[in-house]
Amino acid sequence: MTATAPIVRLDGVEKRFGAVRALSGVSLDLAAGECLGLVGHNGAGKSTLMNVLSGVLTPDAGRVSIAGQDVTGGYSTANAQAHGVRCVFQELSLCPNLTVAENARISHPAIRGFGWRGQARRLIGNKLGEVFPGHGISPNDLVGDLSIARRQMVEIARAFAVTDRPARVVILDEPTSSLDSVAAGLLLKHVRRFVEGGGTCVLISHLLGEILDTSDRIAVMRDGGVVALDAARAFDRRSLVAAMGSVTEAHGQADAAPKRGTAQPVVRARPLKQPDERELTAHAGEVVGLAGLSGQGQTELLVRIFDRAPGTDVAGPVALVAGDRQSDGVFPLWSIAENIAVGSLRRFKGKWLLDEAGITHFAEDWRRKIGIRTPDVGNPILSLSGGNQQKALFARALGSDARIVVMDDPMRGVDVGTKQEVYGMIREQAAKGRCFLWYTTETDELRNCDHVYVFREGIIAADLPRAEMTEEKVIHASFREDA
Ligand SMILES: Nc1ncnc2c1ncn2[C@@H]1O[C@H](COP(=O)(O)OP(=O)(O)OP(=O)(O)O)[C@@H](O)[C@H]1O
Repeated sequence: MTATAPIVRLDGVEKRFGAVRALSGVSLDLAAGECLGLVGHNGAGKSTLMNVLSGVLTPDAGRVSIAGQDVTGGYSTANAQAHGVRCVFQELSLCPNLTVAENARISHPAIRGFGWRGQARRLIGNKLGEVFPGHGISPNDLVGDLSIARRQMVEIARAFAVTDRPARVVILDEPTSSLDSVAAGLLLKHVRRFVEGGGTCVLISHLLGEILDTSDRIAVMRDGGVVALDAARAFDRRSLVAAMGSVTEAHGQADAAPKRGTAQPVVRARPLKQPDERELTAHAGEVVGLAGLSGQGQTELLVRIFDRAPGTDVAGPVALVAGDRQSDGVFPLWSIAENIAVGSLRRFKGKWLLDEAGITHFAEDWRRKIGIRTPDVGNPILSLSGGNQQKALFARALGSDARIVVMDDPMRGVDVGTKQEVYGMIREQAAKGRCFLWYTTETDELRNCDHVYVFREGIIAADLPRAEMTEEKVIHASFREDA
C-alpha cells in the first residue's frame, strides 16, 4: 500500500437484516493502485459490504469515505458512480430485452444525442476487445440471446468502460464464476493492468488460486467481520481456508477403475451437429463430466437431455441444477423451503392440500445437511446470499427422487468448504446408483468424474474415461488443432 490517503475508507460499518447481523462493524481501507482480494464462506458478508460501498445499501452504523471525503449521509448508487465506484454484481444486472450497446448506454448517460447508438457500440465493443480479445460478441446482439458467460463479459466490460466519469474503484463480485479458464485468465490480466495504471479493484472469489495470484492484499471475512487482512504473499491456500473457518479441504476424487460394464446406459445423447458416431452415454452409478471452453454446446445438450428431446434416450426421472440460477433456477417469490421442496412435491401431496409441516421438516433437514445459512427456512429465497441460494438448488435436486441429476456448472458461488461436502454427497449418491451429468468450467472438478466428454464448437471432441483423463488432454481437446 502507498502512504497516501486511502481512496476508500470503511469505518465500523454495520448492517442487519432482521435477525441476521450481516456486517458487525467492518473497517477496511482501499488504496489507489491495489487489488484487494475478498474471501469468506457463503453468507460471510462480502456482497453486503460491497453493496454498502457501491451505495446500494445504507449501513445501520459506521462511515464511508471516498478520497478523504466523508460521503456517509445520503450516499447512493448515483453518488458512488460520480465518485468512480463501479460494481459487477454476482446476479447479473443487464436488461435481457435490450442489445449489448443499449445496455452500455444505460450505465453511461454521457452517451446521448444524435448518433448515441454508434457511440455506445464503439464504447462497449472497444472495451470488450481490450479485456476479452476474440470474445465473439456483437454490440448489436440482444443480451437475452447471449450465454451467461458472454453476459458476464459484457457486464465486466461495461464496468471498466469510461465516458465522462472515471472508473476509480471497480468491484468484481465473483466475476469468473461463469467464465471458462481462458476468459477468466484474460480478465485477471486486465485487473492487473488496471491496478498498475492506478485503479483500485476489489476481487471477490471462491477460487482461492485466482485470489492469491491476482491480489496485492487479501481480506478474509467470517460471520460479518474481517478476521484477517494482510499482503497476499503472507497467505497460501491452507492459511486462507483456515482463516475462513469451519471449512475443510479434503480433496477426494473419483475412483480411477473403469466402471462401465455391459449394463445399458441410462442416458444416451448426441449433439445435433456431431459429425461422427460419438455420443454421450452415462450409466447408473456414474458421474459423467462435460468439459471444454464455456458455450461449446454443453448446456444445450444437458437441456435436451432434461427435456428428453428427440435424439436423446433417457431412462428415468431427471432433476436439473441450473447454472443460471437467476433466470432458470430460483423461484424468487417463494420461501427457501418451497424452493427446496418443489423438486419433491409428490411426496408432500395430501388429499386436498400440501403437507406444509412436511415441507418445512424436509427443507430443515437439507438446511442442516448442506449448511444453508439462514435463521428460518420460511424466509424468502432472496434473503440468502448467492452461494446459499445455489446450495438450496442443490438440495432441491439431491433431495428429489430423480435417478438422473443434470448439473449445469452448478458450483457457481459455492464456497470451498461446501464444495468439498457437495462433491462427497455426489460421490456417495452415485455409489448408491444415481447418475450425474456434470458440466463444469473448473478443470479441478473433473477429478470427481468417472468419464469426461470434452466439447468443442458444439460437438464431442474427446471421450475420456477417468483413467485416461489429464488436464493436458482436456485442454488439448478444447482447442482446434489449427487454432
Ligand atoms: N436482502 C437481504 N435480506 C435478508 N438477509 C440478507 C439480505 N442480503 C443478505 N442477507 C444476509 O446477510 C448475510 C450476508 O450475505 P452476503 O450476501 O453479504 O454474503 P456473501 O459473503 O456475499 O456470500 P456468498 O459467498 O454466498 O455470495 C447472509 O446471512 C444473508 O442471508
